[in-house]
Amino acid sequence: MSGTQLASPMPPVLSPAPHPDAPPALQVRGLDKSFKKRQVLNALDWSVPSGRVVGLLGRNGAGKTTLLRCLLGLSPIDGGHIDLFGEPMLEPGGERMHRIGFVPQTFDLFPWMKVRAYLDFTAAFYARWNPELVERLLTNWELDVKQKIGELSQGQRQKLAIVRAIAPDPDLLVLDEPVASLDPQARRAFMGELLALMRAPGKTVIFSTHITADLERADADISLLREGRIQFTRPLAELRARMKRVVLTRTEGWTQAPTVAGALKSQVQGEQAVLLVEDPVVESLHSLAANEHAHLQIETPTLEDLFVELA
Ligand SMILES: Nc1ncnc2c1ncn2[C@@H]1O[C@H](COP(=O)(O)OP(=O)(O)OP(=O)(O)O)[C@@H](O)[C@H]1O
Repeated sequence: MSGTQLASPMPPVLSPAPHPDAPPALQVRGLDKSFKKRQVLNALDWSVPSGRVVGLLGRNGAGKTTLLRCLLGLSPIDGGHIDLFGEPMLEPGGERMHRIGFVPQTFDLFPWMKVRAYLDFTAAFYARWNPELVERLLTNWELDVKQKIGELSQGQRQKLAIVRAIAPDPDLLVLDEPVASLDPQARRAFMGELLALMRAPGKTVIFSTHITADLERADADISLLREGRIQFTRPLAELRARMKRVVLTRTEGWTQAPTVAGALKSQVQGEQAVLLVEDPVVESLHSLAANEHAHLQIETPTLEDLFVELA
């Protein structure tokens, strides 16, 4: 593990401030969801203010896809309340769904259709549709409109799914692992473009991922899904500023990690006690190190390190 921060490959774009009276884009209270006896979401609460970009982070199987599908009415819920734009989400369809774009994890619909025909067909269902944007993205992302969807690679399909989701100019864009099939270079260019498009007043983006570099690029708020609940939602910069990795090293080693205020996790690795500490009090750590005859290092963990520790 390294204490160096990952350099941000592109300058973060600041979110425009939401209108003070705007309801949250999403408000979830007490959401329960089980598959047979397996409870995936457990009294989950989550609020996403309008105008934010939020990365939903969680391990494989944590329930990210399930949560996103429940939010959009694509999977029935067992209990709880979901409000979208300040009104209850009851079922998919209707006026409000015109304001929501969704990019599923896999896109395998209409394999026989050509890209152009598919987009024309889809446009007919929407009140708003931005043909100039569609043309620009098709060119930039090198999608051949004459190709059949079934003949596209996974990455190309994902791009098409995103074009289709953004073209109606949605106020809320929900993406389930949007760039999982793209190579790192394409991911970087793509996230930059996507976020530039959606960084507009009142536009909200929620995307699930376990690729932490994508969250760094997006300078997103991070929501961590674990044990069926959203454990926290915090701006990435705040997480970075507050969470420190504290390493205490001494030759005789440790039987157990010392007690440190704000420690969220601790472990002993040979001569080292390694702790993840929220808002560490630096003077107290120096005193502790002196008393224990230990060498003290305080590091800023990378987001990936944080994810490994917390998720
Ligand atoms: N249709 C289903 N029937 C039964 N179990 C399901 C179904 N869909 C999901 N699950 C279970 O719910 C849990 C959460 O799955 P989900 O796909 O939501 O996780 P995830 O966080 O999106 O995972 P990943 O990062 O691997 O995509 C898993 O244990 C999965 O097996």
